[in-house]
Amino acid sequence: MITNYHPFPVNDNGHLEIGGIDTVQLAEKYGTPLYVYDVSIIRQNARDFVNTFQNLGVKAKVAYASKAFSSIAMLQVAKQENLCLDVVSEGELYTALQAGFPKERIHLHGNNKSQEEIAMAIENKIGCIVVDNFHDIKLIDALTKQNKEKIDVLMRVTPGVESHTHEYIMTGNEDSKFGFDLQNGQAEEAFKLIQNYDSIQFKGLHCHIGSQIFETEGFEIAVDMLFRELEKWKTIYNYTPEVVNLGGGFGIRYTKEDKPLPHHVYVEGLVKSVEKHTKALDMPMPEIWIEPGRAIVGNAGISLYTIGAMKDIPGVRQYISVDGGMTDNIRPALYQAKYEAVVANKANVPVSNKVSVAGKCCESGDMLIWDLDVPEVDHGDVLAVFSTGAYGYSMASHYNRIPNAAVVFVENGVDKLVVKRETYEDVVKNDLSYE
Ligand SMILES: Cc1ncc(COP(=O)(O)O)c(C=O)c1O
Ligand SMILES: N[C@@H](CCCC[NH3+])C(=O)O
Repeated sequence: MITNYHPFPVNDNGHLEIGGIDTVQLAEKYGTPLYVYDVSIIRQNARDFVNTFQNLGVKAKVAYASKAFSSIAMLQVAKQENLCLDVVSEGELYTALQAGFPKERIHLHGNNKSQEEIAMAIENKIGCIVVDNFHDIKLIDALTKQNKEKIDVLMRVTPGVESHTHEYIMTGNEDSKFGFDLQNGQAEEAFKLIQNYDSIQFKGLHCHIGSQIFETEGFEIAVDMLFRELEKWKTIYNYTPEVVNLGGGFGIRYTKEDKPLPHHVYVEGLVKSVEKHTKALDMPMPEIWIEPGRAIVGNAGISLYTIGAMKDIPGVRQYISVDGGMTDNIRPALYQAKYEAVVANKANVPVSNKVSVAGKCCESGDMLIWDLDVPEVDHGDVLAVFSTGAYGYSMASHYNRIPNAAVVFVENGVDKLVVKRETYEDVVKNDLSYE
């Protein structure tokens, strides 16, 4: 076992295993770089959230934020686990439809939804649209005027909470591109506007304060802010929400510095805060919806690379380069994100060296890990980076015309290719000649 948090055993050959399969064999069979997910961990994460609500007897929806990792196979697993689905674009919605995801369990987000996106959502009768701005409301009204059936809508608001996370992944603060502002009266204005539209069924409020959050305090403050507004709406408009959606953002462990709470603790914190307010205001308990992305897939995924060139700068550092990098994991370059890793074919060999792991892109910032402890490494060794299941594949790019890596699912000793590795033909497939 590597650690409690990276629950991947080492087999008799000294190789790291995932889901009962030797990672070195996976690297040989499918090539590298390779994303590998242990599906049983995805299922366990989903069940932790769903079961906690059930055990507390609270009506809830757990929507998987598919931006973290969207593919047909992944959305089929989400469907099997009875999750709902958060999509933020036509592409994510299209993937969900291709996966046969139940349409009524899909929720559409986005701070700049196009007319086509909203039309696609309405035509497919998805479960709900989360309106983010006045433009959304106008588009929905224009597209649903003739409809007999109402479309369920939540309103995303920015509660003015600054979560303790990287600036780029903080979203619930006042100066944010997302949602209606609670403080300056925008949310109330939107609420009044929506009441005029017969085709819109207003279900309640949504907020998302940020991502990779390790405490419940930020969520509790957000709930306080929502209910401060809801108290006003109850008094003035006699309104009580059917749904309160508190978004995602539940943190995971990338390195030993990260101390996430168990999933049930986040859920219990949210439920307690909402209960406190509904009791005080004598309101019925609304359904609580959440949207975890990273906490469903993050720790279930690892990335396998082959080690190639090495550069030793005596007294400075030793670089080892791998056959992927910022094209399959932009997070270190974008957020200075940190990861842990092991040499998968030498998983039991004591560490003796410090190296820094470089990607292969023509960019000095293309570094995956600084100062990693490893045993003696050779060209051809396989490096396994942990906790790469969220925002890796989904944020991949073709920089330097590098094809996207493949994705393999493993579960109970069986491996299955679920996203094919791109070919060079794929890379040039939309290029047209100018000759
Ligand atoms: C509206 C919304 N919901 C859910 C998520 C998922 O966040 P996470 O992957 O941190 O759970 C995000 C991304 O931060 C988001 O913007
Ligand atoms: N993509 C980001 C987080 C943003 C999530 C979406 N609002 C990450 O890798 O951490």
